[in-house]
Amino acid sequence: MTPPPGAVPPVRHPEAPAPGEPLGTHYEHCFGCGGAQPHGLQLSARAGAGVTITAEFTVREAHQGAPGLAHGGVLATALDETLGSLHWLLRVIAVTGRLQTEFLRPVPVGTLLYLEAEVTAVHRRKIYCSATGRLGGPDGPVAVRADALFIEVKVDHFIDNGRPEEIRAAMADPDQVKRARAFEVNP
Ligand SMILES: CCCCCCCC/C=C\CCCCCCCC(=O)SCCNC(=O)CCNC(=O)[C@H](O)C(C)(C)COP(=O)(O)OP(=O)(O)OC[C@H]1O[C@@H](n2cnc3c(N)ncnc32)[C@H](O)[C@@H]1OP(=O)(O)O
Repeated sequence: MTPPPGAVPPVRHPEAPAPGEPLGTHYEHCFGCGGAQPHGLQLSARAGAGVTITAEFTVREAHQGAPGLAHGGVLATALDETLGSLHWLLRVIAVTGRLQTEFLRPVPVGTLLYLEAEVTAVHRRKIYCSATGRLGGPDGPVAVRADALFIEVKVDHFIDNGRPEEIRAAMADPDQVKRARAFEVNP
């Protein structure tokens, strides 16, 4: 998880969403951020300054592991999704290669988890980043944190590997195609 020698600081893309701007979903059926997943996290992220993101996710009953507490895997999903959203600011498509999580405090159902993430370094296709999740809001105690390594991919990664039904549907949706291709035609 430590960037190798030769890693460079991340560069915010000139056409990245402005600080404070909501990012919207990258795919309606995404378990992390999609609106079409009733039990999904429906996490909403906003661009921050530099190559940073903030996001919010409210823990619901469907997200329990122990009675009244969020499942650790769901919290890891919230961290993964927030870290994944950072790539809007670099305007590259990237997938998680490694995700190292720390669970510092239990997170009760009903909690708003306030997440912050930043890209720390880039080395060729490797993007190093970290995130924290706080209870209740930006001043709350840190409950979860993660360090991650994302790997840049082209849109063909999804076309070649996704189940054909969903890929066909995504390719038939002009908004989805626009969202995906924008990353490649405006490097
Ligand atoms: C029109 C159609 C519609 C499409 C619409 C799509 C829109 C989508 C938009 C946005 C989507 C974002 C979704 C976010 C969701 C949240 C994030 C997730 O949960 S993502 C899911 C979980 N992750 C995976 O499923 C990855 C599975 N793994 C792989 O597919 C491969 O292993 C992959 C692509 C990660 C790497 O494979 P290689 O063959 O391309 O590349 P190699 O050559 O192996 O690696 C490149 C460099 O990275 C290092 N590397 C790769 N994997 C590593 C790892 N796990 N740990 C450490 N280093 C790793 C290698 O050592 C190499 O480094 P050196 O350049 O030589 O220094």
